[in-house]
Amino acid sequence: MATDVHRPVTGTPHRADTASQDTAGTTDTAGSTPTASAPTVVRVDGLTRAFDGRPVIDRLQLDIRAGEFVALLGRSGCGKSTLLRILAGLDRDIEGTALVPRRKAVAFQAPRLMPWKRVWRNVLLGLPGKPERAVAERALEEVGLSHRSHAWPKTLSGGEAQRASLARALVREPDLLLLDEPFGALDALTRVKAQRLVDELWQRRGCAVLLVTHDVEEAVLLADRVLVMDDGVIAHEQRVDLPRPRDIADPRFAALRTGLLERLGVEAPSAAPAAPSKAA
Ligand SMILES: Nc1ncnc2c1ncn2[C@@H]1O[C@H](COP(=O)(O)OP(=O)(O)OP(=O)(O)O)[C@@H](O)[C@H]1O
Repeated sequence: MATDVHRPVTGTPHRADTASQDTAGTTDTAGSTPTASAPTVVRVDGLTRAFDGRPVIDRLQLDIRAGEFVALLGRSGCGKSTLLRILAGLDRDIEGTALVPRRKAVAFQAPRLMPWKRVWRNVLLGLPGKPERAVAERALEEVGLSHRSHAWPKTLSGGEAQRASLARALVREPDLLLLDEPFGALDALTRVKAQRLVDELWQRRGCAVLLVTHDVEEAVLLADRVLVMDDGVIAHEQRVDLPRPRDIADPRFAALRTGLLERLGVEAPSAAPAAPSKAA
């Protein structure tokens, strides 16, 4: 797998490296997830990003394995999107190193579709060469949007637009899929459907995923490993070894959710008090 190395712009800028750099991870702790022995596809070492002299990311370390689903939580403004943008190659003003696969794709909360291009053309946007429409159609079929292929973006519902954005990411055949709050603007029902879709796509495609989210439940529902970012570093990491599809009613699910909420400094809602007995 070809890789890109993001280094400081003053150092060796963004050069392509060979598959030999995809070494098996040595720094990650061994776990019982299926990906524990997979090679490392993302290796972040001593990564620092400052704005106006203030480091938002501060000597951060992170490894992600091939096929691993990682969710990134953290309070608003702690630097989650900044990290994702760096991994996507959209921000190179860094210190330290970020090694990422060459084949990567990103989907944001706003689907960012070009309004003057039909859906299928949006899906192919930015792909090298002259890809055939069939390439877009296959990806649209995968996300259940074939019937809207010829539509204009402004006629899509929020959930449809998000699926078009996912299709645009999938045609890149990514080894790493970066998702920045992709479900944040969706209503509750559409959000559940979109989460299921991402779960299915990930299981089918087998790519690594880094999902930035504010939603602890979503993180536990989808991820093999949940990271909590704070003070510019990964302050906490939680493996999720529950079988899929995950059941939010499972007490183990609830325990993980509560633990993560505590880590985030949010008090978990307490159980509703029992209804008074009529006999009393
Ligand atoms: N281009 C920029 N110039 C100056 N400051 C920036 C820039 N981009 C991000 N920041 C600052 O860096 C910090 C981290 O921003 P970032 O968007 O990464 O946070 P986040 O954790 O994704 O937040 P949220 O959860 O609210 O989306 C914030 O204080 C933000 O204001």
